[in-house]
Amino acid sequence: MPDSTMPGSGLGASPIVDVRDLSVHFGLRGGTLARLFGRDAGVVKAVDGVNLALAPGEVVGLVGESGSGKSTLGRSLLGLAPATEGSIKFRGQDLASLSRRSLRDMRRHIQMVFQDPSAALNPAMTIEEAVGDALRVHGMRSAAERRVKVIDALERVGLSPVELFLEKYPRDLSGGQKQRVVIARAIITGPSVLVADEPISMLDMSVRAKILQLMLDLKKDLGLTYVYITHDLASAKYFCDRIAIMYLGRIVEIGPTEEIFANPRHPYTKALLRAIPDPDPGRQLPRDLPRGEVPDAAQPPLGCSFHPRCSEATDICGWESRDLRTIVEAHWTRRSPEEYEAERSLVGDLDHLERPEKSATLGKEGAESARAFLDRVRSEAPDDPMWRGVDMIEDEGSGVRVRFHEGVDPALRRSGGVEVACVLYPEESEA
Ligand SMILES: Nc1ncnc2c1ncn2[C@@H]1O[C@H](COP(=O)(O)OP(=O)(O)OP(=O)(O)O)[C@@H](O)[C@H]1O
Repeated sequence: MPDSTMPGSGLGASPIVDVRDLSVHFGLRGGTLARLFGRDAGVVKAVDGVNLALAPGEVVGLVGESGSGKSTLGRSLLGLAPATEGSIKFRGQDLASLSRRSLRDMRRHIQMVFQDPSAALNPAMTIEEAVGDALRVHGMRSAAERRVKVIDALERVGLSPVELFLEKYPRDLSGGQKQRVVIARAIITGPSVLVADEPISMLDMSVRAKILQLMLDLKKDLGLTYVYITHDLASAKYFCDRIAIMYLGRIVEIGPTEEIFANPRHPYTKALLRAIPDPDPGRQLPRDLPRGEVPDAAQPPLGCSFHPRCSEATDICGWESRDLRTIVEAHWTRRSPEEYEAERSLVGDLDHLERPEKSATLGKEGAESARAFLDRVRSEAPDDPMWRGVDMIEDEGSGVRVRFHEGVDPALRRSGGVEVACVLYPEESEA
């Protein structure tokens, strides 16, 4: 295992949080829909073999599109999403070894700030009650003692004069003020780690930078360590010391923020960077996220999970039957209804390609017509990286069998100042 995810962290001997080979899987119930689509009840590998060590005082960003596993990883640090495999240690202590009660005590030290402050606050509680509640849960009985701490926390998050806020309800506050209350509630137990899950994404543009600045000030004053979860690389650039790019449950690139921005390696990182809106409207840069959608996490692609969307994919990235289906279906969207019907009768339906296989059969009117069909598909999209993955096309039965090159599922490995999981970056020698 690489000495994971440390580059640029300045990590000394003891990380404050140490995640090792962590997987968090969710079982899918085989409901009516799953049966209708012929799907087995499987598992979603929301987090799949992640290593992440946090140095005290650093800010690590978890960045990726929806469904990449950021929130599940963040929640697992608080014991809210139990590990299927691997371990999470807080100051050397394995969360899995803690009793329920000790886990609750431990949550004083690792707190979470959520995306939607309105949903995070109980509308029936005053601000004083909401912020002080965490102390009550952790055994502080005296209301007077709690009040002193609440006042201090509200002052720290900039809600002053405090007297104006204590008796108010969440509905009386703006979005930014509510998020300050949520942050006050998170810091009141004296935590050392805050997991902030999209803490600014639901706020007005005008207050976003202020909330991030507040969090940076609190980090300095209180010696906090942050995990910052976001799909927004621009805010991560401003806020984070290190960035981990996640895709389908894995970290595909991690390193110091500066290095990730100056010299992105993984094609997914490059695509995310290209998608950052440019403040200069005169500059015409491509803004699209990678082609296609994030695949179903319950049936991830073979090889590198990103390969179906990757413009730089090579022959060994894990091409398979579903990729052939995608390219054929894209071809059919460009045909007239008559052409589509004619081709469809040549190759039959494609449902059998939905099962991930390293080879795929196609055609029902003979090998010659199947090859001619594939030639037409190819001539329309000759640069599609999938063709690099085709090893050979053999005659078989009433059509052909397309065989793909053996694929590789790349592990994270060191490349310059970062770690990256991509076959384009082979292992560096230790020299
Ligand atoms: N409790 C659960 N039961 C089943 N599947 C889950 C559960 N929680 C998350 N998942 C699945 O795990 C995968 C990762 O989800 P997660 O919310 O961690 O991703 P994310 O990157 O935080 O996405 P978002 O930005 O949309 O919150 C998704 O496919 C999601 O559907």
